[in-house]
Amino acid sequence: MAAEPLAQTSVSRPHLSAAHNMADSESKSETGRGRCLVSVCPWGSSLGHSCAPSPGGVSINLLRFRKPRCFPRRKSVDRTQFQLFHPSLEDMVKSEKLFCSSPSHKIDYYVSAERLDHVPALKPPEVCFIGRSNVGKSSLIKGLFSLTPEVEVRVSKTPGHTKKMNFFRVGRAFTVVDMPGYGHRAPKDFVDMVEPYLYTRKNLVRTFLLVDGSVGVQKADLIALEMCEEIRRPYVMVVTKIDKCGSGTLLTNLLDLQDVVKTHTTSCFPQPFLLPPLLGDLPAEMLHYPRNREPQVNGHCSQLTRAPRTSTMLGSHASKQLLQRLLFSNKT
Ligand SMILES: Nc1nc2c(ncn2[C@@H]2O[C@H](COP(=O)(O)OP(=O)(O)OP(=O)(O)O)[C@@H](O)[C@H]2O)c(=O)[nH]1
Ligand SMILES: [Mg+2]
Repeated sequence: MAAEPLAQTSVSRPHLSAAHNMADSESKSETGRGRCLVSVCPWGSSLGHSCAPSPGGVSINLLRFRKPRCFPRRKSVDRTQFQLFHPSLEDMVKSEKLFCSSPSHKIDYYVSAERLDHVPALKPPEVCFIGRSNVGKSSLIKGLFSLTPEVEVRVSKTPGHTKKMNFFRVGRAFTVVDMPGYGHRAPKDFVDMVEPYLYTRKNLVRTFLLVDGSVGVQKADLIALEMCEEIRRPYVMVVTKIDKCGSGTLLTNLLDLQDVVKTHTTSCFPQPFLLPPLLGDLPAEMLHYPRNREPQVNGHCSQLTRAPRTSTMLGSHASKQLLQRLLFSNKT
């Protein structure tokens, strides 16, 4: 699927019609499902959508989010409470322990569901991962569960691989939900599956919205972002595949993203998270931690002390510094 960089932070009709062309033939054939661009536009003015019917009102998976009228509105998120996320090594080791399975803290795959009413109510808080198909949602979750390889999370280079909402229990601490992607080869019932979950799931405490850093924020991402705003629960942007492009492209895409977050969001955590992480994001003590003093998690060496794979990801030191400044600019 061709990727189009975000030229402006606002979405105008030409953008939407360009996005229209990005849909694959499979999704274009689903005109009968009736969720067209027109039904997307009315639920957001904050991104400057100019609402007009698309030619022919063709329904496409890419833009098949719509405003559910019956879902309750929530209060805006108070972002003054948000602080820069810069955990200490101790905090990270503590959180890593959460992802180590033990008899008293079982991590397992729980259930897959095509509809919300197929999902039993679960008490623990839930976090879910949404984003375009192939952006890396399942890979991120697989990474989270890397200390419990018995928990199978399926990843594929073919877009549209995850077809259902997959629930993974992390003891009684929380539940992780891997969502199908929107856009290219999204499942037919994506809207009926994902939207009711996002709007009505009571114990959903955080949504992670993944964006492909090598292509930047796409129209479909803006629509998803606008939906997150509409839902008014805290959400976090995660930028994936930053290893797939040059530092110049990455900087441009991150600046665009930063701009969108600053100017068009009220519920989004101001700091985007990069994947794979940059060397510069890691605290110095992690990089020079003496091998014989590696923190132990259930008797194993902590992953946190392994040499970062991405040390040369951004060619020059200057780019790294610029990125750091850019990402932490909300500090000053
Ligand atoms: N280079 C690179 N590849 C990645 C990264 N994250 C994921 N991938 C690859 O991207 C492809 C898609 O990953 P998935 O995790 O299956 O993507 P998804 O978002 O779950 O996709 P759907 O289930 O189709 O919605 C796989 O081939 C991954 O190996 C990344 O950060 N960098
Ligand atoms: Mg997936």
